[in-house]
Amino acid sequence: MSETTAPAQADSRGAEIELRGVTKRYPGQKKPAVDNVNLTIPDGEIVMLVGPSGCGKTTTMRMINRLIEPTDGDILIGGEDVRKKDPNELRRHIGYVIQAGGLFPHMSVADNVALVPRMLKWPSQKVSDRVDEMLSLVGLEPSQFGDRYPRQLSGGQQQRVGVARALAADPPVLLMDEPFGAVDPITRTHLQDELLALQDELSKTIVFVTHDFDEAVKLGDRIAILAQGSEIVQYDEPAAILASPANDFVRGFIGEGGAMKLLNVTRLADIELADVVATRPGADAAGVLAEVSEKETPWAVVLDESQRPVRWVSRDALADLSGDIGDAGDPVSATINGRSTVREALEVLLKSDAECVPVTVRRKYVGSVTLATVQHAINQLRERAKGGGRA
Ligand SMILES: Nc1ncnc2c1ncn2[C@@H]1O[C@H](COP(=O)(O)OP(=O)(O)OP(=O)(O)O)[C@@H](O)[C@H]1O
Repeated sequence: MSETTAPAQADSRGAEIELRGVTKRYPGQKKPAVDNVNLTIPDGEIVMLVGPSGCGKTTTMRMINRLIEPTDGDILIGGEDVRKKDPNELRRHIGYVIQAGGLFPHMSVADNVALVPRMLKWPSQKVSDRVDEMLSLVGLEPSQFGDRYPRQLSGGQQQRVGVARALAADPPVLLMDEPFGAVDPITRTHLQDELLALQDELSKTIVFVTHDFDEAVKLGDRIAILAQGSEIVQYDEPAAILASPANDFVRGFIGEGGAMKLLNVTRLADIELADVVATRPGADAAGVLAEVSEKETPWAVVLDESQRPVRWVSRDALADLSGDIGDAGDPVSATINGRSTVREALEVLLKSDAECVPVTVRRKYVGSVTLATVQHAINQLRERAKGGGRA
């Protein structure tokens, strides 16, 4: 079942969640399902819990909203001990989304979304405005979908309603237990993109359980890789885990293609770009040739007066010139934005058969990327991760 819960005041952002020595022993079980877990989930971040079946992910998550009571340890949300709160009241402040949305089948879509605001006794106009707002937020036209029943929706639509319901009372914390596990891969990708877009706006603290490491890499600000008993084998940013897996267990989760996945989560703005001479049409060719000779690449990039890259001029072309560069050289055929990932840059390099692609931020040149830049970036990310820094 999916349930939503509401915060004390409207428009809340996130809240830090802290698990201290949290243990859960189920009656009749020899080993604890969750054994002495210590984990801090920073305010406003998405933390992914990944681990094999039965390792205790769901139990860990459900102790946060007290659907399961811990045997031992403390759980704090925004510094407050969850056990000091009435469980129903607590759950109104914590959105909860499960696989397939967990909607109430006998209630319309609008009534499902309105559930917690009504429990909180919001005035009816405010409730109906909020329902419309939430449905629109998750891409469902309220007039078209509000009166339908869950069985009249596709799996992806039901999942969207589940998210709308969880967010309706604006809780600072959202718990998501394999929410996108039951939809096809294309819908899943859409839902993931929507969640990221929503999170850009809302900055909730989100705990998200998944079996899928690629989903964890895509969505997570951090990933906790769990073994039996919810033992935290590694807890770090996706790039750091990809660059430097703690052990073979983590390597097993990453699976094939770790280096490509690393390129997927690393932005050009975060790596060292190639040291290419940048110049202007009015520059003296002999002077630029001298500079180019000292650098690692045999060209200069020519920028216009707005700092946009317009042409490449090679060392050989420079050697043939006297006076200004003028309009010598070849036009820049492709540029790439600094927000793009290194993987996207690699695609551009391979597709455009350019040896070097200028990188721009707000259309201004900031550096260039070559195959050597990509290789160097991977090495650096690995070194940084091994050194304990953030990759
Ligand atoms: N109510 C219960 N009574 C006894 N044992 C339980 C109960 N619920 C869960 N367990 C056991 O606790 C362990 C952790 O279960 P949990 O559902 O938290 O794992 P999980 O990592 O979420 O698994 P999955 O990925 O398969 O959903 C498992 O061994 C499970 O069998």
